[in-house]
Amino acid sequence: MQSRGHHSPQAGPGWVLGYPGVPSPPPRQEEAQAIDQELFTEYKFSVDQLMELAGLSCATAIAKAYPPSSFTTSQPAVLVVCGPGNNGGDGLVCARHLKMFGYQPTVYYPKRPSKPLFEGLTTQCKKMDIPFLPEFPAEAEFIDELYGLVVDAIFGFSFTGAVREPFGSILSTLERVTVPIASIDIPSGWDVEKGKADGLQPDMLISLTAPKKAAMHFTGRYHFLGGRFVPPALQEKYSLNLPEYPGTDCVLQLT
Ligand SMILES: NC(=O)C1=CN([C@@H]2O[C@H](COP(=O)(O)OP(=O)(O)OC[C@H]3O[C@@H](n4cnc5c(N)ncnc54)[C@H](O)[C@@H]3O)[C@@H](O)[C@H]2O)[C@H](O)CC1
Ligand SMILES: [K+]
Repeated sequence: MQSRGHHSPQAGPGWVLGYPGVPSPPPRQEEAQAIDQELFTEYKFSVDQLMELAGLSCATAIAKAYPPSSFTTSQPAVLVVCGPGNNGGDGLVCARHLKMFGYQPTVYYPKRPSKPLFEGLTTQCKKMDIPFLPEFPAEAEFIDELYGLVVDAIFGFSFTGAVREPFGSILSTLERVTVPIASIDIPSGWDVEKGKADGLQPDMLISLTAPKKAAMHFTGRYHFLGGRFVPPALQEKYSLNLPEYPGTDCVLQLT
């Protein structure tokens, strides 16, 4: 396994000194989108396939960092907040697997695309008795009382510009909750490359495929890598220099 914090100029990007676990230089926003597109167009994966693996990675990483026994709430209750794109789809898959793992997820999904993929994932969750909240709790304290963890599946690598409603209000509430937040791929509201110093500061980040540039600004306790589905030729083309996953695991803890 490649050692953390080691920079090897000959062996491609290597690792960023002082920020263990993040390949250097991590993919920029356009690169992350290009890798994603190439997986679909050249490598013939379907979105459903990759989303299933991404969401499973997220639930697995969460189960490693926050086992049900670590919850102080009466049940391992998790609020999963889903956005309008594929990051939101990852959240729905994650919620379904969390339920399988013994958690009590509740989903908030205010903007639902009318596409079979998202409709199917929503039905699957409902058939698993996962409740969908009709409204977002206005008070952060209410979230703190009811849930032991929040999963942020609002925006991923296609987020740009100023946050539009209803997500602006949702994010400002989430910035005030005190229970841990686990962000899928990128903390929502962050610039994909520069981060956001006064934005959401999650306790956990699950980077998918490869950590994005903004991951260098992550200061929470747990950084996991998931989405173990990038074929070696694609890893080489984009010099991803990904670390080795342990054994058959679908996630790797970076920090
Ligand atoms: N290859 C992989 O690693 C995989 C990653 N997956 C996940 O997909 C997201 C990226 O998904 P995408 O659909 O491209 O975009 P987003 O989910 O990030 O969001 C797009 C969505 O958000 C809206 N939007 C954009 N900016 C704003 C804004 N400022 N205010 C409000 N709304 C905004 C936009 O209109 C779209 O509706 C990646 O991060 C991973 O999480 C896949 O699961 C497959 C494999
Ligand atoms: K996110």
